Amino acid sequence: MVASPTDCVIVDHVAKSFRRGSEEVHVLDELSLRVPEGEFLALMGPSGSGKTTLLNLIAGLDRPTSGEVTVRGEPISRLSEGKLALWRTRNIGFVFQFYHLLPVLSAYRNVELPLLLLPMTAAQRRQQVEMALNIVNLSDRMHHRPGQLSGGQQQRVGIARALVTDPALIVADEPTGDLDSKAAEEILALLVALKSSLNKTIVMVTHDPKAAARADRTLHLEKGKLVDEVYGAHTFSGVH
Ligand SMILES: Nc1ncnc2c1ncn2[C@@H]1O[C@H](COP(=O)(O)OP(=O)(O)OP(=O)(O)O)[C@@H](O)[C@H]1O
Repeated sequence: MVASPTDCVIVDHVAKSFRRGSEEVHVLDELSLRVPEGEFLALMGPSGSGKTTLLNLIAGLDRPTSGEVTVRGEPISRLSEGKLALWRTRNIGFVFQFYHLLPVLSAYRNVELPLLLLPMTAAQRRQQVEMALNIVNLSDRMHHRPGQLSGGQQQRVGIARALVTDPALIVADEPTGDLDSKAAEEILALLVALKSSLNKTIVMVTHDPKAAARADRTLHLEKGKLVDEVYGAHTFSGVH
């Protein structure tokens, strides 16, 4: 696949299988897609179709069995474990369904965590954390612990933590899956704002068609393959 300067992510003929006992489970099958810089992409599909597996490959949490994942020009599948871990910290923001916040730490300390892996002074960290909490509109709750916050607020802390290293790419696995519809709508509006105002590229796995409708584009996975994609009311086949 020929890279374009506007591609943030290129997934090129990626296959992924897992060994389960003596059985080989083929989860992704020769899958290719591109995500341009600044796109908000939704991935949908039935349970077990391979959405989280694909997201993990794009985020460098796992490696393909064959094929290549390139993010902002870096083919990540060949990086050593140590280099890949540092690459993830600098380049990817992670948002999870159940927030994954540490309950004993304040919102401020939770957001600061990814920065502790980078060579930064305390003053630089403070500036970044305050900026991220400001973006998600939680500056007034920075000293609260997760248990003192609503689900929607906890997810906003999760998004601040994803933003704090200023990554180009944010991956979100069911970010609204644990929220009521009002809180979900606020989180989706925030993701749209990150894309529009900060030009973040976002790849979001979701089961919720309302959440997918807020993305620029939705791709559907079935049994490890992409099927027709939907742009608004129009459906196109074959081009991902
Ligand atoms: N580490 C692993 N070892 C073995 N099998 C795995 C592993 N990770 C995923 N799988 C299998 O790969 C398939 C796809 O899983 P994946 O989590 O990507 O699906 P999904 O589309 O995200 O599903 P859901 O919507 O239920 O979260 C499943 O059959 C799962 O059991």
